[in-house]
Amino acid sequence: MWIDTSAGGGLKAASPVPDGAAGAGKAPVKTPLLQVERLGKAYVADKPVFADVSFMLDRGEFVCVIGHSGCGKTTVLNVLAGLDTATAGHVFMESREMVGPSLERGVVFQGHALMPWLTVRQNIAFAVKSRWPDWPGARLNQQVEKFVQLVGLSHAIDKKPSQLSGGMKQRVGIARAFSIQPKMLLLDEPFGALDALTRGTIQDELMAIVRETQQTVFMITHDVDEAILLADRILLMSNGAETAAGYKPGGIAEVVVNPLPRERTRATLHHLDGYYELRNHIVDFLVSRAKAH
Ligand SMILES: Nc1ncnc2c1ncn2[C@@H]1O[C@H](COP(=O)(O)OP(=O)(O)OP(=O)(O)O)[C@@H](O)[C@H]1O
Repeated sequence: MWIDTSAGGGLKAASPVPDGAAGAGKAPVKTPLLQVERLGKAYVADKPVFADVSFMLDRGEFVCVIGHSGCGKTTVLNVLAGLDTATAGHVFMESREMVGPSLERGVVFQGHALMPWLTVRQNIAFAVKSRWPDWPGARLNQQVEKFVQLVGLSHAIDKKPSQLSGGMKQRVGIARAFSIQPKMLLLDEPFGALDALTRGTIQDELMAIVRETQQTVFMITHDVDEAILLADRILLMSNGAETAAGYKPGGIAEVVVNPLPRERTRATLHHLDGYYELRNHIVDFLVSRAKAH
C-alpha cells in the first residue's frame, strides 16, 4: 500500500540527467536534489555493512531512516555529509558528484557540538560568517536573530551553552544548521538525548520551520512516531546477516510513503485514518524483517 516503487523511491535509481539535457522540443527533466546510487560500505572485506543503497531526495522533501543499531544509518548520513567515504557507489547533488563536506549541507548531531566559550549569538554568527564572509555586521546579526527567534530562544541569545538546558542547546544546534540555509539538512537522531516532553515540543518546532523554509531534510531516528510525524517518506534499513546462502549485507529493504495529510500534528496524529496501519507496518518490519534474511 505505501511502498514506493517509483524511480524517486530509488531502489534502482537511474543515472543522473543534467538539467536541460532533455533535448529540444521535450519537456525539461526535473532532477532530484540528491541522488544516491548503489552505495556500499565495508570495514571488513567481503562483508559490507550495507550494499546497493540507492534513493533520491526531492527539494523540500523530509526523509527519515529507521533501522536497528549497526545497520549503517550514521555511515550513510556521514557519507552524505562528506565526513566519510563509501567503498562503493556515488552521491550526486544537483547532478554533480559530491566530494567532501560543504556548507550546502548542514548537519545536526545528537550532541549539539556548540562552542562552550561562545554565546548562542556568537555560536550561530560563527557559522553564518563562514557561509557569507563578506556580510556586514548588521546583516549577519539579522540572520542570527531571525533563526534564534525561530527556535524560540531570543531571551537566551546572549547566554553561553553552560547556562542552557539540553533542549535549549539542541535548539541552538538546529538554529545554527538552518541559519546557513543549506540545500540539505542532515540530522542524526537530534532529539535522542531529550526527555519526551521537550522532544515533542522541538519536533513540532522543527516541523514548523521545515514547512516555512521548504528545507530538504534527511534524518535518522529510532522513534517510529517521530518518523510518521515528520517524514514524507521513510527508508527502512535492514542489517547485514549470515544466512544459509552466505553473508548478506544490509541495505534499504523498503521505502514507505507516508499517506497521512502533511498538515498533521503530534496531538492529532493518532486520530488520523491510516496511522495505526502505518505504525504497525513499520513496527512489524523492525520486529520481524529488519534482521531476517
Ligand atoms: N570506523 C569503523 N571501523 C569499523 N567498523 C565500524 C566503524 N564505524 C562503524 N563501524 C561499524 O559499521 C556498522 C554501522 O555503523 P553505524 O554507526 O553506521 O550504524 P547505525 O545504524 O547508525 O547504528 P546506531 O543506530 O547504533 O547509531 C556497525 O556495525 C559499526 O560497528
